[in-house]
Amino acid sequence: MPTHTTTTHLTIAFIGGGNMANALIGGLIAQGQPAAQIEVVEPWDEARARLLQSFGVTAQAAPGAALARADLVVWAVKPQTFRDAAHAAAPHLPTTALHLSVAAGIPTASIARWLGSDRIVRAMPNTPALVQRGMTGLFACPEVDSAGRAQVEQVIATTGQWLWVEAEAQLDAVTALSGSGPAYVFLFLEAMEQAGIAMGLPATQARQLAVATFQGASALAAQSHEAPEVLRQRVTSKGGTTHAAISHMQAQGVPEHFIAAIRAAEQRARELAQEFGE
Ligand SMILES: NC(=O)C1=CN([C@@H]2O[C@H](COP(=O)(O)OP(=O)(O)OC[C@H]3O[C@@H](n4cnc5c(N)ncnc54)[C@H](OP(=O)(O)O)[C@@H]3O)[C@@H](O)[C@H]2O)C=CC1
Ligand SMILES: O=C(O)[C@@H]1CCC=N1
Repeated sequence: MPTHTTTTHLTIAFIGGGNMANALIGGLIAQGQPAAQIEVVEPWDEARARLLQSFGVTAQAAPGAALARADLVVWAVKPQTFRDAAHAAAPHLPTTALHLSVAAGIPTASIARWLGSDRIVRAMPNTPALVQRGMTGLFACPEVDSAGRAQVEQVIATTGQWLWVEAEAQLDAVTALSGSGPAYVFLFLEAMEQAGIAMGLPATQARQLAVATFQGASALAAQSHEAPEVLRQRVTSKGGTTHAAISHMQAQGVPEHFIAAIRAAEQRARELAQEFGE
């Protein structure tokens, strides 16, 4: 899968100019998308100021006539505010626009009902998109043709890798694995740093050791043909230090708890659909 490509400068409207919109806009600008061909609706003054300062993008506080030229509309609002945002923006959007939602949980059926359009792709990106190392899961409604999929890929490619899932329900699994996943990694990094400090290392060294270990192990797993289980066994010398740590984790049920935690995220994605998809 390629990790970047050349954009053909669609006019892209973002509804919501928060964290995820900033990650996508940053990637687009870095790949040559003109700021003048990005429209943003963002009610929060400070967020609009950040977009102008970071990317030279002038955002509007409310939907208006500028949205009429959008080829692609990226929905980057919270699931809780999606329906209200859709009702406010829909009258200003061209009926021909392709819609790309990054909202967790909210199904295409709800979005289609709110917008009166079936040309919808759902994406579940993650925050490493900010450094062009993102991972995104994509699902397209049957009404989206190959040209529409290619337009979405042009945008998502500016943030890193992507894959398409066959069934919309699988996006909840993507959300739980890679959408929320960076937070799991950061939690592990926090714990490793704390352990390093407790064992007498300076905080900066503890963090460097932890972050470099995640980077190196991830790179090894990405390049290796072996399963993570085999790579783990190669680190685990008989009667050695790794065995002591892994045995402790297994005795405490860490793998089972970790899997249960990810399933809780998947369940929350389903709940978001029920709570905010009506
Ligand atoms: N953060 C992440 O790691 C990921 C997030 N997502 C999804 O991305 C979406 C956005 O998340 P995130 O960027 O973190 O959230 P943010 O809160 O950072 O951004 C959402 C922005 O939308 C603004 N907003 C609220 N109402 C409207 C409206 N009616 N019209 C336009 N803008 C509005 C909010 O303003 P205000 O604060 O004033 O309400 C806020 O600035 C969510 O649906 C989330 O599920 C997906 C993958 C990863
Ligand atoms: O926590 C959330 O709901 C969003 C979706 C995935 C990452 N952040």
